[in-house]
Amino acid sequence: MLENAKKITVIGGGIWGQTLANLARRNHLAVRVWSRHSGEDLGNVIADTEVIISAVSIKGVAPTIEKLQQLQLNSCTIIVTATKGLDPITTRTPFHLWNQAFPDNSLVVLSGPNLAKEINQGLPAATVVASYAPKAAILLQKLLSGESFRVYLNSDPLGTELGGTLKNVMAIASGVCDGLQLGTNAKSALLTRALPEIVRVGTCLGGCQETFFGLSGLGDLLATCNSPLSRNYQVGYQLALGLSLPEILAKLEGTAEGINTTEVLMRIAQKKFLYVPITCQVDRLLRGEISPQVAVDELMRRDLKAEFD
Ligand SMILES: NC(=O)C1=CN([C@@H]2O[C@H](COP(=O)(O)OP(=O)(O)OC[C@H]3O[C@@H](n4cnc5c(N)ncnc54)[C@H](OP(=O)(O)O)[C@@H]3O)[C@@H](O)[C@H]2O)C=CC1
Ligand SMILES: O=C(CO)COP(=O)(O)O
Repeated sequence: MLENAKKITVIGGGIWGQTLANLARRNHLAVRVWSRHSGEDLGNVIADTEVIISAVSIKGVAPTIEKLQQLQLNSCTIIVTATKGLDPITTRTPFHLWNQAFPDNSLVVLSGPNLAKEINQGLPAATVVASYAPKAAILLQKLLSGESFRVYLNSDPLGTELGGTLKNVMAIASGVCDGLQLGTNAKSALLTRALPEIVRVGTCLGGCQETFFGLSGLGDLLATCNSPLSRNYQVGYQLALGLSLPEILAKLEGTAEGINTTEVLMRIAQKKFLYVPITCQVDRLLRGEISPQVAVDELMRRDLKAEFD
């Protein structure tokens, strides 16, 4: 049996946690999913676990880490983080939070163009596992790869994680673009200008430039900005149709991480003097300060500039 039937615990019973658990089960691995609502003792669940996959949303990362710290995790346990968000208190990424809490454990980031609903239908998809611990990444690659899920290795966990996180802001902008029916030229311009904005922020926060042109960067940007299955895209699309943010969130299935990410990213950009024009308009829109059309007008009216500078 694959890799001596490693025992895996997925923390987080949301759609992404369930999807990752299903991928591992397809490979005949012993998988348990732990959720706050499952009524099981987390200590018992992880007792003989060799791999923990955290698939909670960003607001669940700090509480999950706190719970695990009380359980004296074995330092041989590999921790995988699949969250796409920025911590609202520290502004740090989940990789940083996990690394700070468990410096002796191998840590792997999993991120890519991975709309859970498509993966659950068995449609082909690819993702990235990135780590400073190559053996842990290779193990994860073997554990999760299958006929319809292709897993690539990468040695830049921060860049891999930031690509998946920052594109959520752009997915909101992209939903606005489609909701306002601005056309294919506008959408192409938006996505193409979104990438250097992501690279500017992502490299400043420690990611390698090359990573943002890969699956977890450009790949996830294209997937999320073009699919009505994306919750972040849906937020932008429905704002463009005239719904208010509370009305949208009341009906949205699951988490749209881009809302919190936009707010945190604006704080980072102001502190580090980063030019983030698209994020800035998304932020003002989410705060209810401007309408979707004004956000577009303001982006178009900026000072003219060179394409690459
Ligand atoms: N859906 C997708 O297609 C993909 C999602 N992701 C990312 O994975 C993460 C989870 O997404 P998804 O499953 O879709 O989200 P859901 O909204 O479906 O699930 C949210 C998850 O976060 C957990 N959670 C929320 N608040 C807390 C808290 N305070 N303490 C502990 N746990 C908490 C929930 O735990 P519980 O189960 O205990 O309620 C649940 O598992 C997000 O960061 C998302 O960006 C990444 C790739 C694809
Ligand atoms: O990250 C995702 C696809 O890769 C999921 O996107 P949403 O969180 O916007 O649904």
